[in-house]
Amino acid sequence: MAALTLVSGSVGLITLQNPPVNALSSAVRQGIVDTVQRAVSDPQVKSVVICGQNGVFCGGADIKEFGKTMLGPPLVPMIHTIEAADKPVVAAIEGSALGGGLELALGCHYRITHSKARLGLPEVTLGLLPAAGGSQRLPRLIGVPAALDLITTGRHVTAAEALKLGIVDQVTDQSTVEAAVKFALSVEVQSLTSRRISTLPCPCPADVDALFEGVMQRVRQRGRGAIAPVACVQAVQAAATLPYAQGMEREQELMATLFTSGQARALQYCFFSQRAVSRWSLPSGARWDSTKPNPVTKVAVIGLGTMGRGITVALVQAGLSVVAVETHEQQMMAAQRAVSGMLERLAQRQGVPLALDRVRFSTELEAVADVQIVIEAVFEDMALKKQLFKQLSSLCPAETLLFSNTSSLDIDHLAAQTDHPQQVVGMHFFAPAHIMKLLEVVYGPRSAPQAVATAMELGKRMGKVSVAVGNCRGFVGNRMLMHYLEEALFLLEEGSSPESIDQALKEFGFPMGVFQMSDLSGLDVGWKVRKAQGLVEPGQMSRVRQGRRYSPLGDLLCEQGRFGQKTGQGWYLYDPAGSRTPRPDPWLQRFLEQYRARQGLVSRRIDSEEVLERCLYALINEGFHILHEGIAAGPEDIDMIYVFGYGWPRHRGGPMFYASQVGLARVLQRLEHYHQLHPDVPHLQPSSLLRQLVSSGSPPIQRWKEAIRKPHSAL
Ligand SMILES: CCCCCCCCCCCCCC(=O)CC(=O)SCCNC(=O)CCNC(=O)[C@H](O)C(C)(C)COP(=O)(O)OP(=O)(O)OC[C@H]1O[C@@H](n2cnc3c(N)ncnc32)[C@H](O)[C@@H]1OP(=O)(O)O
Ligand SMILES: NC(=O)C1=CN([C@@H]2O[C@H](COP(=O)(O)OP(=O)(O)OC[C@H]3O[C@@H](n4cnc5c(N)ncnc54)[C@H](O)[C@@H]3O)[C@@H](O)[C@H]2O)C=CC1
Repeated sequence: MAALTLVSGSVGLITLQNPPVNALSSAVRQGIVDTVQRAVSDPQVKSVVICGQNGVFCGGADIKEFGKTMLGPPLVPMIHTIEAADKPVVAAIEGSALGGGLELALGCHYRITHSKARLGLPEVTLGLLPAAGGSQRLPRLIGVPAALDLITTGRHVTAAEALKLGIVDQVTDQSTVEAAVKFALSVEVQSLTSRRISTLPCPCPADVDALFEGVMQRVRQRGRGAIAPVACVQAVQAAATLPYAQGMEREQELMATLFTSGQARALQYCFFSQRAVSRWSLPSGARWDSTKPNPVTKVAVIGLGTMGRGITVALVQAGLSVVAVETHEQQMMAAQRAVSGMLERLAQRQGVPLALDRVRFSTELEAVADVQIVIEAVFEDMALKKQLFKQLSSLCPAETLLFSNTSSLDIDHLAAQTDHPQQVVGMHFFAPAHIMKLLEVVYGPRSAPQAVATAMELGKRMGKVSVAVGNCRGFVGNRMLMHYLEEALFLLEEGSSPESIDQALKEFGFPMGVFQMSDLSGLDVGWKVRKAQGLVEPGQMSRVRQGRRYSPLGDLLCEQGRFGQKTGQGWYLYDPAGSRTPRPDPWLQRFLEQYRARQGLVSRRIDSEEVLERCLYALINEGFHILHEGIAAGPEDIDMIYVFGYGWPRHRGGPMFYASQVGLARVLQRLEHYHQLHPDVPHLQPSSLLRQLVSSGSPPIQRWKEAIRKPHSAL
C-alpha cells in the first residue's frame, strides 16, 4: 500500500505503508505504481517525494513472497517509470533503505537521508543479487570498486558513508521528509538529464579486468561454494562492459538462476530462523512475549581465562559495567592486560571511545555482591564449580541471577548447590566469546522464566544469536558434534586420512575440516571430557568401551603429548612451532598404518561421499533425537546453533534444513545402510522421529513440529 498527499502546494508525497519495514509486497508495488502515475499526471504536482511510514524507508522486496506465485507489478518497470518521469522524484530515506528499497531510491532522481539511516544491497545474503536494476545502477553511480564491495558483501553503510560514496545527495539530522520536500521544491525546474542513473556511463578504473579477476578469486574463497557472490560479480561486470539494457538482461538472467536455487531457499530460511529463535518458550508454557527480563546494568564475570576475557569484552561493548574476578593477583593482572588490549583494538577498529573504565578487576569474590548477574567461567571442573555456586548463593542477594558458561556440565547440579535454583541458567558462549555470534541459553527444570528471559535479552544486547535449549550432556551443539567427531575417527581407522576427510568437509563449505578444528581447539580438551566419562584406558587399544564402538586414536595422540596446534603436533604437523598452517604428518601416516595392522583393520579407499554421509548424517540423526526429546524447540534452533556456532555453511541452511533438502527418505536409507555395516555404532541407528517423519510423507521442515509430540524438554 502507498498513499499520495499533496504538500507545500506542489509536492506529491508518496508514503509506503507496510509495517514493520515497508517491504515491497505486491500491494505496496501496486500502490507505488498507482500513486506515481497519479502524481505524474497531476498538473498541480511539480515534484514527488517518496518516503516510508513509521521511520523506515523500505526493507526491500517482501521475502515472504519469494517462492510464491509473483503477483502485482514487477519492480524493474516500476522503478524505470519513476526514473523516466519528467518531474523530479526525491527519496526521503529514514531507518533503512535495503535491497529493493535502495534500488527504488536509485531509480529516484535525488536521495535525502537521515543521519541514522542505513543503506545497502544485502541480496547476496539471501542467495540473490540486486535484480531490480541495482547491479547496473550502483556501479554507474559510485564506480565499479565501491559497488563491487557493497554488492558482493551485502554490507550496510551509514548515511555518512553513503554520502561519501556518492549514493546520497544530502544527510540531515532533522525531519527527513521536511528536508526532502524542501529539496524537491528547490529542484522543480532543474533538468533531470544527468539524474537518471541508468543513462550514465559506468566509471571504470584502468585495470578493471584485473580488478574483476581479483574480486572473483576473493569471493570464491570467502564464499565456500556460495553461488550468489559469484553471480553478483558477473552482474557488475555486465554493468562495466555492456550498455544498460544489455546489462539488465544479464542481471535478470543471473537472477533467474539464483532465485530458484536451493542456496537462496537455505539463506532465506536462515533469515527467518535467526529471528524465530528469539521467540523462545519453555515446557512450562512460559514464553518470550509474556516474560519480562530483569533490568541489567552490572554483571560479574568469574574466571578470566580464554572465555572470561572474551565475555568481559563483549559485556563492555554492550555498554554494561563489569566486575571481573580472578583467583590471584598474577592471573588478574594478565587478564587485565589482555582485556585492555582487546578493547583497545576494538575501539581503534570501530572508531569508538575506549571503555576500560567500565571494568573493575578484583581477586575478591565479595566484589560481586552488588551485581544483577554473575557469569561463571572457571575451569571445567564440577567440584570447583559446585563450591563456587554454593559460595555465590550465600554471598549474593536472592534476586541475583547465577549463570554458568560450562560447556558440558549439568546445570541442574550447579543449581542444586544454591538456595535459589530458579536463578540458575547456563549461558554457553563460544570461543572467542567477543566474536562468535552464538549463545546457547540452557534452562533446567527449575530455571525461572524470568532468568531465561534475562539471559536471552543479555545475549541480544551482546549482539548474539541466542537459542534457548534444554539441559542434557553437551546441550545441543556439542552433543551433535560428538558423533560427527566419532565418525571422522572411525573413517580414519577404516583407511581414510585427516587430509582427505578435512578436504571433503571444506568442499562441503565448512571453514575447516574436523581434524584441523580439533587441532585448533586442543585435543586435550576432549581427552579430559572422555577421562571424566571413564572412557579413557591409558595405553589400551580396545575399540569397544562402555558397550559401544570407541576409537582410542585421539587418546593415543594425547598420550604422546600431541595436543594440536599449541604443541606443534596433533592430527597435523605445525612447523615451525607456533605456525597455524597444518601440514600432513608422515609420522601420523605410519602411526595409522601400524594402528590398523595391530587392530586387524584392512585399509580401504573411502570417497568423499561416504565421508560426508557418515559425518553429517550421524550429526543430523542426533539432531532428530534432540528434537524428539524436546531439548531444542524446533529445527530452526538446531540450524542456527550450527550456522552461528560451528561454521555450518549458511548457504546450506543448517543440518536439519540440509536433511530436508537431501530428502528425509534418503537420509534414513543411508543411515540404515551404514548402521547395517556398523551395528556396534548406536549413533547410526536412525532416530524414531526421522522414521516417523518419513512414514508421514516427509513433510516440509516448517511442519516438523506437528510431528513432535512432546512440546519441549523432557529433562
Ligand atoms: C522462474 C523464476 C524467475 C525469477 C525471476 C526473478 C525475478 C524476481 C524479481 C525480484 C526482484 C527483487 C529484487 C529485490 O528487491 C531483492 C530484495 O530486496 S531482497 C530483500 C532485501 N532486504 C533485506 O535483506 C533486508 C532484510 N531486513 C533487515 O535487514 C531488517 O529486517 C531491517 C534492517 C530492515 C530491520 O531490522 P530490525 O528493526 O532489527 O527488525 P527485524 O529484522 O526483526 O524485522 C522485523 C520483522 O520484519 C520482517 N522483515 C524484515 N525485512 C523483511 C523483508 N524484506 N521482507 C519480509 N519481511 C521482512 C522480519 O522477518 C521481522 O519479522 P519476523 O516475523 O520477526 O520474522
Ligand atoms: N575454551 C573454550 O573454547 C570454551 C570453554 N567453555 C567453558 O568455559 C569455562 C572456562 O573455560 P576457559 O576459559 O577455556 O578456561 P581457562 O582455563 O582458560 O580459564 C579458567 C580461568 O578460571 C580461573 N579460575 C579458576 N578458579 C577460579 C575461581 N575460583 N575464581 C576465579 N577464577 C578462577 C583460572 O585462573 C583461569 O584463568 C569452562 O567451563 C569451559 O568448559 C565454554 C565454551 C567454549
